[in-house]
Amino acid sequence: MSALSNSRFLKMNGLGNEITVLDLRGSSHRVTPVEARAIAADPRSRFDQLMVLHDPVTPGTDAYMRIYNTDGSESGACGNGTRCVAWAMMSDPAMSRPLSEGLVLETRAGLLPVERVSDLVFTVDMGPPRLAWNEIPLRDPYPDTRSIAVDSKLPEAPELQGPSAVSMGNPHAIFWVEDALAYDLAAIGPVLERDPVFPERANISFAQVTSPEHILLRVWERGAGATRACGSAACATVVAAARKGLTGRRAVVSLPGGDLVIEWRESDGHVLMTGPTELEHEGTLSPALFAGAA
Ligand SMILES: N[C@@H](CCC[C@H](N)C(=O)O)C(=O)O
Repeated sequence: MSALSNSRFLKMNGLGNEITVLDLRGSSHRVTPVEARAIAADPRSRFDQLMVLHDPVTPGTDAYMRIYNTDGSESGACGNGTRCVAWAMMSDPAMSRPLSEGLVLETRAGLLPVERVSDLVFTVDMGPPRLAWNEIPLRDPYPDTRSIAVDSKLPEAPELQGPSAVSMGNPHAIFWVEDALAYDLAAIGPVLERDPVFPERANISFAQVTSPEHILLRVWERGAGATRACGSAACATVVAAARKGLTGRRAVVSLPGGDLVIEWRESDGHVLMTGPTELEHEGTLSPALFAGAA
């Protein structure tokens, strides 16, 4: 029987980005890709990202998080999921501890301080963007990642060239477009996600700058497909837009699921993301899910 059988989970969302939260603090079990895919396959626990809490690693932090995509791959960052975890750790009766209005989470990409703005709204300090080609990472040594070249040839959308590349702890490519709604993400996304220029694949954004303070964004997520929102993509897009002089350092990013406020803070270069969370339901993982999963 899997160590995860009968584990309690929370099904949440951040702007419609489907998030399942699993609390494994106190356990040494590490979720396998097969187990992650099994949890994603059940409609009750379905997710774009599975956020798994482990005991803290760095002194002064509140929990270590592992982040899984629908396909079982792991990521270093998930902005919407981080807000959901913060809500769970502050407000869920079974998971919370006496907490002030802030906490610090850790992923393999670094520390994420979170502050509560109101009952359901949180600000996450997503840390500084990584802009060097080998930090993103890219295949080729670009001196300037504001515009890179992809290998993919897209006869249906030849204008999709010269994206910006940014890492927010996970790799993002941002294509600057006139109409973000015009693209068939399911057709184009998988090709660009696996373009050979991205050795670890990439999250693919289609960004329409509507004013110096506003961007319309649609995202094809690495390992998860088209989602209703992607927090780290919104952060990466505002950083890239500001670097190109398309927006200022603060902008509202409108995604299919709603709006995020993003600020690339001048004082320390960290990116702050503010947005809502929602609890949908809780449940327990059925042992039947893991029959045959290792
Ligand atoms: N939805 C997330 C980002 C999820 C991670 C991504 N698919 C990856 O593999 O890097 C967000 O809100 O940031």
